[in-house]
Amino acid sequence: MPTTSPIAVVTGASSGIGAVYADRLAARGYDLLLVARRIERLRSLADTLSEAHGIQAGIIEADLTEEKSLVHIEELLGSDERIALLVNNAGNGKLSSTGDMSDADTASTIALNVIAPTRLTRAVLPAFLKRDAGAIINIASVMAFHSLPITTLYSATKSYVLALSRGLQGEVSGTGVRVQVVLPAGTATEFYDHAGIPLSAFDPAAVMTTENLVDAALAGFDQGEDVTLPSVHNTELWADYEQARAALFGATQVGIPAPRYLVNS
Ligand SMILES: NC(=O)C1=CN([C@@H]2O[C@H](COP(=O)(O)OP(=O)(O)OC[C@H]3O[C@@H](n4cnc5c(N)ncnc54)[C@H](OP(=O)(O)O)[C@@H]3O)[C@@H](O)[C@H]2O)C=CC1
Ligand SMILES: CC(=O)[C@H](N)C(=O)O
Repeated sequence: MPTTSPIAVVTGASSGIGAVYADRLAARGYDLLLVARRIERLRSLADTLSEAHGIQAGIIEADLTEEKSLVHIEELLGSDERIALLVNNAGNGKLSSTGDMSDADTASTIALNVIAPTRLTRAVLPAFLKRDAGAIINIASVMAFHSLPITTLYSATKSYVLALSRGLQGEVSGTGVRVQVVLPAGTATEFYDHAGIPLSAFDPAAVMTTENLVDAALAGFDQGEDVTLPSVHNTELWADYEQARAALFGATQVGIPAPRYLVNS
């Protein structure tokens, strides 16, 4: 039976963080559009959530690194007026140096972590702005502000997601549209099955459950946060970081080289 409930589109809903977002959003009364490649997993989740929460859940089999899939979802995002929330969650990352990473993995990580959320955001944003309502949740990572020799490319893609989100927050300021960026630290998901380093290699004390991660991220969303760091207890750390970043940027706006670089004058 057709409903008038708002729809949440969740990419990467077939496992991990995306699957828990799907569950929590269904519990909040959203109908769902679940996107990923593993269609059987999506079907099973959609059936479970429809039954448990009395919502409607559609599934889209899509490889978000492929043009055809992106175009299909872009068309939906731009045309279905019930779509009220986009969760750009699908992402991957091989943990290895850039030199050791294959060309295929390099291209896939950039396509999935950078191109896909950009394209889907650009597809949905005009409709949200027109309606003066809607929200985008972008799943970045704490690696957005930390690069290790084995996370170079992954960190670069997540820095992009953070910068994209921060810029978008400025663009939608004063409208009814929201953009939240979530920066998880290590979370117990299948991410590590594909990353080349197993989850068991990490300190269990530093790894969050997927449920805790998503519940905290949604609590941050409910509190109106633009940037949510679920594992950071001391909120002053982010405030200090932002203050230092803004001060550094301000200090660049002087138009003359710093004295230490005036070596020949
Ligand atoms: N786990 C962690 O420690 C952290 C994770 N994150 C981020 O969280 C997000 C979710 O990852 P997480 O839940 O941990 O990992 P999972 O591997 O459990 O989930 C990744 C999801 O992305 C989907 N996906 C992967 N490749 C594609 C593709 N080409 N096209 C469409 N969908 C795809 C997968 O579905 P399918 O294979 O069926 O296509 C799956 O649903 C990612 O952006 C990740 O970078 C951030 C910080 C920490
Ligand atoms: C690469 C990692 O360490 C992890 N997935 C994260 O994003 O923090």
